[in-house]
Amino acid sequence: MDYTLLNGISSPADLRRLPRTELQRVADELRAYVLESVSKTGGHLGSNLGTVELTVALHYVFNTPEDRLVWDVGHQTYPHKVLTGRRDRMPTLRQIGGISGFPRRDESEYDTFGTGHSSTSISAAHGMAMAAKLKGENRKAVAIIGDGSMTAGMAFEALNNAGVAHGGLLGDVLVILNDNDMSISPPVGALNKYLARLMSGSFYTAAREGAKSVLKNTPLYEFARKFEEHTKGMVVPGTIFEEFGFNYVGPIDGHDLDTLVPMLENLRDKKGPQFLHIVTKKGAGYKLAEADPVKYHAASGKFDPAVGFVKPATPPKTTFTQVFGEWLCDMAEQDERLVGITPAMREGSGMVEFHQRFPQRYHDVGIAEQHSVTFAAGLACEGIKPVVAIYSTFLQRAYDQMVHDVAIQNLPVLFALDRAGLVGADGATHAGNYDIAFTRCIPNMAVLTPADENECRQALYTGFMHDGPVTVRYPRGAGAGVTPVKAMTAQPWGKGEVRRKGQRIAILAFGTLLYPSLEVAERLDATVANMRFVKPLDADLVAELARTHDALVTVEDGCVMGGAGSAVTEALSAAGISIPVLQLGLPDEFVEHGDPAKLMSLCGLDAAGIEASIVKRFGVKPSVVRAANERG
Ligand SMILES: Cc1ncc(C[n+]2csc(CCOP(=O)(O)OP(=O)(O)O)c2C)c(N)n1
Ligand SMILES: CC(=O)[C@@H](O)[C@H](O)COP(=O)(O)O
Ligand SMILES: [Mg+2]
Repeated sequence: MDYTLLNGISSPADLRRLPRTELQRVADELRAYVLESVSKTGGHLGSNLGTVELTVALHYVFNTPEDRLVWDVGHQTYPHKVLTGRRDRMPTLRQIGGISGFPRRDESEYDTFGTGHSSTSISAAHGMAMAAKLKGENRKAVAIIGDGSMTAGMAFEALNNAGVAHGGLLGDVLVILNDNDMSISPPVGALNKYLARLMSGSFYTAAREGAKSVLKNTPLYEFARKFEEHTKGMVVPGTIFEEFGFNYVGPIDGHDLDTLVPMLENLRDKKGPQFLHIVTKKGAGYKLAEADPVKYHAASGKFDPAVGFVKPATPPKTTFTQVFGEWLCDMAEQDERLVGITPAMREGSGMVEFHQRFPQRYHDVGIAEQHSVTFAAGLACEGIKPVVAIYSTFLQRAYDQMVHDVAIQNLPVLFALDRAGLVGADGATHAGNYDIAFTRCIPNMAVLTPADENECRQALYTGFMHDGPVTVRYPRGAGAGVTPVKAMTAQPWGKGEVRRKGQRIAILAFGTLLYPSLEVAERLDATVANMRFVKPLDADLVAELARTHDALVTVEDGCVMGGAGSAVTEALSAAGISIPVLQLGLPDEFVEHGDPAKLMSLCGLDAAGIEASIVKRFGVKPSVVRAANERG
């Protein structure tokens, strides 16, 4: 493909200089470019291909960046990045030092709001629209949100707020619902059914009074006018979005620029809250992605567009996610009270098989993390044993529910926390750095940090058997490669184990960093404990290691502040023990996107980094440790 038109576009102003008749060619080139680019870097695919025409139309019609575009989740912003001067940086996408896979305010003035987590766009755009009113500025704020992201309570909280005037001020916010009838998995829930009903009665809605002025000059207008003549006297019901105070228009074809552009032009000139419902196809223009949007949601690496995603020649190592998925099925077979819950992450959380085998005990609740936790609490009240499979980063959404609905009532809910620690290419928005810190301070909550695949299986079992709330955290990808033992055995509650006996320095490892710690210990002749539990912490083991060593080193793949190392220093302080402690973990800064192993190395959390930190703090030779101790 030659990119004749694209080559001439280094900003939306260049796009706006083109005649409207050229826009389809721009869209075709852009789609081809995005596919080519993602095939070389990996990254989100289906959503980007599906929003090409929308992106072209938005930048063509609106005066960006003066008018604000807020992209929900932001996984569909590659076409936007290309049109806003970042085409030359697309080969660096999601790599260290490269551009992000999501919008970033520090990356471009066209990225008006940073995203990554879903369902924030309407709130943010409403804030921007209200700010424009308060500052007397005449500009539009546009939220572009998918049908999956629309399922979150937060999106409805925003509609509820944006649809009415505040002190006489009503923001000029346009919400564009990009309905491709897909989340990452097939969509779920009543809203999806409602949108499907709107679709089936699409011309019916288009004929509505409120929509007519917006449709003027569009091909739909004449149709709507005629339709109305035929339906005179009929009571036309409003959409739910109109009940929220929005002027609803749609559904229209989101790939048809001849409809999209005049529609947006009309909406641009209208005051107050507007709602445009467009229909698109996830993966549009790339047959393989259209046929299997779940698979083509994202590419994990390079691929040949002519062939599509292929299985690697050598089977990849078993991931923690797979270990969880297998455990869940095994446990469900043993205990019919088990119910598995996911907030819209069936594939990512390893629950496809569980869904197939136990459909009545599988709940995809949509992108609704808060609800997922309180729903689990309700189930637990009735003697069901819920397992909430959730990414560490997305659990942040449901903190109050963990505290108020689960922990205060001491309900037996098992949280299977995937993507704990750094996740790599998705970067800071998706990193699971904080869960140890924010879960361990909740009374009644137990926090388990398995070190490898087998430990993960046994920890999940241990947590499931416990009569109270438990989190079991494990990282993205594979671990040390320890094949899980099929038999499930409860781990001694709140107990760690010494894995290597050495001298002077004791490394207390939490989670998968046990393995690099063991490597380091060989070189420094240190003791290594696999702590297993952050809470209840094995305070006896901590005291014993402090008594028999000159210094302690804590190692974890979570943030140092408030993390497992802090739990150790609190235990030492409570016992009145004074000993030098080096706390290693993730720094007090957001770690950006990139190769996860390289990022861990940059954070000093690979074997070389752990060793270097110990040597730096306590001296090269173990004997120097005592001197450091004496110095305090
Ligand atoms: C709070 C939150 N939960 C879960 C996710 C993971 N996630 C990313 S995209 C996505 C599906 C979004 O569906 P939709 O908004 O319809 O966009 P589409 O992928 O169809 O383009 C999900 C569940 C997320 N980013 N944020
Ligand atoms: C955009 C988003 O939130 C998801 O698509 C996320 O990128 C999935 O991450 P995993 O690849 O770790 O499942
Ligand atoms: Mg969707």
